[in-house]
Amino acid sequence: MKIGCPTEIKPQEFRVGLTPNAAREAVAAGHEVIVQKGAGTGAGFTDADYTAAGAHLADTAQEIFATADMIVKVKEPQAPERAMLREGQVLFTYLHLAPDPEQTRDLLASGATCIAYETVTDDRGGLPLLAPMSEVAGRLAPQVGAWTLQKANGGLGVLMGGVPGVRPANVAIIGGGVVGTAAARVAVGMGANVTVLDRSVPRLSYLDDVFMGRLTTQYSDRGGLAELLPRMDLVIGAVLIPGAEAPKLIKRADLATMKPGAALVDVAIDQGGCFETSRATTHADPVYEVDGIMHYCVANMPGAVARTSTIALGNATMPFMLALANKGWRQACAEDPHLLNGLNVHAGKLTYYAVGVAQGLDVTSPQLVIKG
Ligand SMILES: NC(=O)C1=CN([C@@H]2O[C@H](COP(=O)(O)OP(=O)(O)OC[C@H]3O[C@@H](n4cnc5c(N)ncnc54)[C@H](O)[C@@H]3O)[C@@H](O)[C@H]2O)C=CC1
Ligand SMILES: CC(=O)C(=O)O
Ligand SMILES: [Mg+2]
Repeated sequence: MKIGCPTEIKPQEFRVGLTPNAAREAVAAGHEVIVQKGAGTGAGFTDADYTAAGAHLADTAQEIFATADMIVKVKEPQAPERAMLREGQVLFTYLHLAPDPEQTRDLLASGATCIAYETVTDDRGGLPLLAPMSEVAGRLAPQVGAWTLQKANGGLGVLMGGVPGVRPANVAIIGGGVVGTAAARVAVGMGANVTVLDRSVPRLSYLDDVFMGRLTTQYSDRGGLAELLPRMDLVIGAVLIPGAEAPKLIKRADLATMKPGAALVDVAIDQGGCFETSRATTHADPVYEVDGIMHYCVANMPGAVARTSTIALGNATMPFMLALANKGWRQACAEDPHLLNGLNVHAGKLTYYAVGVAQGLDVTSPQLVIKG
């Protein structure tokens, strides 16, 4: 199979879909790998690293989309990329379709087979291709939150850890999964006073055990959150209902109850955001204000640390990428129900239930489409 890896074109996105090591494995398995010149530069990989791994270089994304059987990327395809996707081609990348009807329409129209990293599952109930980027975004969230709290950035002017004699910042993390746990670790490490809210009591028990009194856990409901908000300096949104649009847990009216200059970091923005006033921002212009509350809503946070993120993502995607290449998507998905859970679109059919619910579209069972 010919595997193509174009340069990411989303603004400020420096990750790349294939590492040289992943390219080397694919070549060793008998595949041809074609990488756009310069695709790895932002993550610290040179064209020579790819050619040394046995990959070929292409001058343009057009050449890659026109000839590759499978496209391996990082971010959801942007409009010019969607226009180049072809019937019969496999796209393996993040999609986040639920809040994105335009992308959904274009992928359906392309006729391609689109497998989303973020809905591939594992047998422990996890999301193995989302988890490495959630680790990164979670660790970044208190860091960007602390930056947003600085006066020059519109914030309250509160230091996360306080100083002797001055109280630390109050930080609430809504959602105690991979992002939330990583965020809690860093926020606790910075000396903040941390509360984690989740709807899963087993998850709260786990966090209570692991953090041994260094944070507070709280069940996530409207009343409890409303009580908490007036005291919070920083709130990190980290909820997920896999594949679905994020529930709006902080409404616009709630902002008036918060301290002016408090910060919201909505990590769940790629699934539409869990605050009503969230809208996606970029690394170039990450923060905006609504009703006195600063919002940080960057949908590709891991792109800020592109080298760490590219290697972590490549480690996780490599076995699935190789299975797709070695067996073809149909057999690979038929043999692995977890990979089949990644199938969102095939040949004009939507195959992911939560996306259909979010957009009011008909869904075809993925088990049916792999039968052909
Ligand atoms: N902005 C960015 O750059 C990035 C965003 N993400 C996003 O971060 C979000 C979280 O991802 P993960 O931590 O990996 O998911 P996860 O599945 O590990 O954790 C989500 C947690 O949310 C909890 N939850 C669900 N509904 C809730 C509610 N109403 N209140 C409180 N908690 C609730 C679940 O019980 C679960 O523990 C996802 O939307 C993911 O796509 C991930 C990586 C990068
Ligand atoms: C998960 C995701 O959307 C990202 O890493 O950008
Ligand atoms: Mg994202």
